[in-house]
Amino acid sequence: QMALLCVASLLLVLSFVDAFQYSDLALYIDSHQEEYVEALRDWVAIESDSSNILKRPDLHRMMDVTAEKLREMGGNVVMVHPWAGIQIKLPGGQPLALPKVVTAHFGNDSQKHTVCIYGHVDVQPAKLEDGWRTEPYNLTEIDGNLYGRGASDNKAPVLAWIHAVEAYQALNMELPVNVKFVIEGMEETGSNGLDAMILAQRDTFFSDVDFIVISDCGWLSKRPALTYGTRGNCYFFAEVEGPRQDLHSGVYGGTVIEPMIDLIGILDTLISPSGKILIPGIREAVAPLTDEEWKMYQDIQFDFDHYKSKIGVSHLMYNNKVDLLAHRWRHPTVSIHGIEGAFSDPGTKTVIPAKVTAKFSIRQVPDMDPAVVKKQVTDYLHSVFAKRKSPNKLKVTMVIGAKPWLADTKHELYQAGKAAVKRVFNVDPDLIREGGTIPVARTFQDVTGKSIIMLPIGGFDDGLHSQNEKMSRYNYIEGTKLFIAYLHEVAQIKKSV
Ligand SMILES: C[C@H](N)C(=O)N[C@@H](Cc1c[nH]cn1)C(=O)O
Repeated sequence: QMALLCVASLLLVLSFVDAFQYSDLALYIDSHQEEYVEALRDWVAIESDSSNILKRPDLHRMMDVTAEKLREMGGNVVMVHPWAGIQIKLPGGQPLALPKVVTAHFGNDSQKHTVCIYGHVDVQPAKLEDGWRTEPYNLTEIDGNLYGRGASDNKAPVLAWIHAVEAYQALNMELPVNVKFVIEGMEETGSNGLDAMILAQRDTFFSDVDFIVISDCGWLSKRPALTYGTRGNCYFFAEVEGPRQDLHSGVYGGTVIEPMIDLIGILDTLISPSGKILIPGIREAVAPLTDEEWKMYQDIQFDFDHYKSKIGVSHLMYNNKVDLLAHRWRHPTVSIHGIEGAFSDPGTKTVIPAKVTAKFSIRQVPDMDPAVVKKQVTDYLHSVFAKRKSPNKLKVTMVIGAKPWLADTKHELYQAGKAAVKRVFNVDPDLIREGGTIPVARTFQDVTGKSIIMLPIGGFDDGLHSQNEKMSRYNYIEGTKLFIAYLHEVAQIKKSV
């Protein structure tokens, strides 16, 4: 009885010490939040748009700033050259360098787990004239929301992880796990070169990594969430080339077979108005929805009307929660993004473009395989094009082939996630999937063999990739606390010998 009493008191003392440490850390975070907002302001100010070659110097600077920050904190930082693969050349002929990947290491205690945090600091393009209410690269706080390109995707989450480590350091508290960082600058264009870098470092940097944590996604509602799946993405260019040069539509219209009309014609055969993908073989590859999934989706909190009003539409493709979530997370979709060479300025230019290139992507889900999808799409478009008997030339290229990722929610990483969310927000998290793509997630899993969790801190209405992207101050600051709590919870996972 005495022994039992001793164990019970020890447990009580331990839980007190633990709670005490968390509240110290949380207090530290609260009292440093202005600094964190300033740090985010500095990062957002760097136009690290990876899709724009003219912004490449800014992207390199962003990587340097990230490395410098981790170095100042005492991290063992190495900037790694990703493998370039196909070398992109600038108009002058000089090669366009990929940004270096920042790797860093804090702690080297073999008794502790090693957690690798992955994030990215490149962003999607943004211009005020796209319809932003504030300058996209000037972080602006309105009603507790921090507006700026990259605020949520993915600069604040990366900074929040950095602040979490900094808080332990500032309070002279030992980090409960060893922490490694892999921060890249090409995520928004498909993580070029990163797969090869991970493969090359599998037996060095990644050899002692136990778990990988990614915070590059958002919640589904106001309730915090843990993410266990992402869709992949196959991104295509379809180029139709005809006359030697652009032509006057009055002079030549009606006599030439227009590349744009061919292109629109074949694009229209990709997907039906009700969202049915028409490319043979794609729908057949989709893993069927299980009863367990159906049940999980039923239990998720989701406000249909808010979803519609937030994006400004009156109707959606599906009118029940399960179908809607399933089509957002675990079914493929075709999106047409743009046509290069097409006239898109204001005004009424009357030209027939000589060469037009459509950009479209197909989000991937289990059990689709990008290599198979590449062939299916290429063969299909060529067969549809052949039926038009056009003299123009069609070229189809797949420029991104990112696989989907799916985790086992029964893994201890998810139990740790639930405990951390409970501690910080006092609720149970939703278990959700992400419709977007984190190209490297599947590579991490396949190459390192380690388990991954996605621990989002972004809000459901952050407007990623869109006008007026934002991160709420609440999510940024409470998210930093969540990461602190998560490191503690992961440390409790029994270390296998
Ligand atoms: C989910 C993540 N924050 C994200 O937005 N990823 C991009 C990555 C991508 C995919 N194809 C090209 N880039 C996305 O899902 O669009």
